[in-house]
Amino acid sequence: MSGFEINNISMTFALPNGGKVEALKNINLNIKEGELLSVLGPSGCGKTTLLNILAGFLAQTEGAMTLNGAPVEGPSSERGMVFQQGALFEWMTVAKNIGFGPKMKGTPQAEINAKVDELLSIVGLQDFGEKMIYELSGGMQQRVALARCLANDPDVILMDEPLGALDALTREKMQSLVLDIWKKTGKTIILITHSVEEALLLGERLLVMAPRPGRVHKEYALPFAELGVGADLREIKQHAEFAPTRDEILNMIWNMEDEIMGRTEDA
Ligand SMILES: Nc1ncnc2c1ncn2[C@@H]1O[C@H](COP(=O)(O)OP(=O)(O)OP(=O)(O)O)[C@@H](O)[C@H]1O
Repeated sequence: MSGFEINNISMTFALPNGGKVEALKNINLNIKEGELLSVLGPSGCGKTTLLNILAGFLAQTEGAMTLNGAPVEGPSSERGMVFQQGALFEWMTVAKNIGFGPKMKGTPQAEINAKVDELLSIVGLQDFGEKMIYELSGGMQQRVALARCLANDPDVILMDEPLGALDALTREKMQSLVLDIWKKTGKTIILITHSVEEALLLGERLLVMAPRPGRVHKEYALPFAELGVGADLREIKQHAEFAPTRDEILNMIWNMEDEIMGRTEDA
């Protein structure tokens, strides 16, 4: 089948003191092609570990996983990653950053130029191709990171808290951009965030994970991402289901944090 098939994946880290951490235990997930999936959960529940396994940066200790029917055995350009901080090449122009992947693959320069122009326009940076990275704001740098990822034409875009370092207004604009890119490109997008509102807006499906061991605690199918494409996201937050779902998830995570910290109701 197309998309990710994740069968019984576990990841146990051995600690120097002889102990073990079950970062993930028995994860079973199918992520279909073109799906927009957000992942939330308290610190330490295994979100980044899961993303790193999907990216092929880490090998699970148990279980198996395929993407479009083929086993995932290491990193590949079919899976692109966008980090919280763009991890861009500071010494190159915006255009060179975006064109880096295709250049490494030996794509002819004229083709690279056309691709870069198209991507600059998709991420709203038409006039910035010749700027250096350090001349850009944080929000613009994340746009470049997205464009650079798209330049490799991955099947799947993995995002680890990509908007976490941005101010509220820029973050809102970037959320709209992620929805636009999802609709325009039909890519599978998997996004980790610490923001419940962001997970609601940027997930057709939302997974809430729980720690000790890291696992999927609850799954939601949500209408907001589809409604949010081309719309004002502040209006989407007024949807009758938005606030109750947000509060339910906040309580869920709050209770997990309490459990982790060993707090009780009357503490
Ligand atoms: N290389 C490692 N060696 C040992 N333990 C690790 C390693 N990487 C992660 N862990 C542990 O695995 C668990 C899950 O970590 P992970 O970073 O995946 O969680 P997370 O949900 O992404 O957390 P956060 O929201 O704080 O980024 C944690 O207890 C963490 O300490």
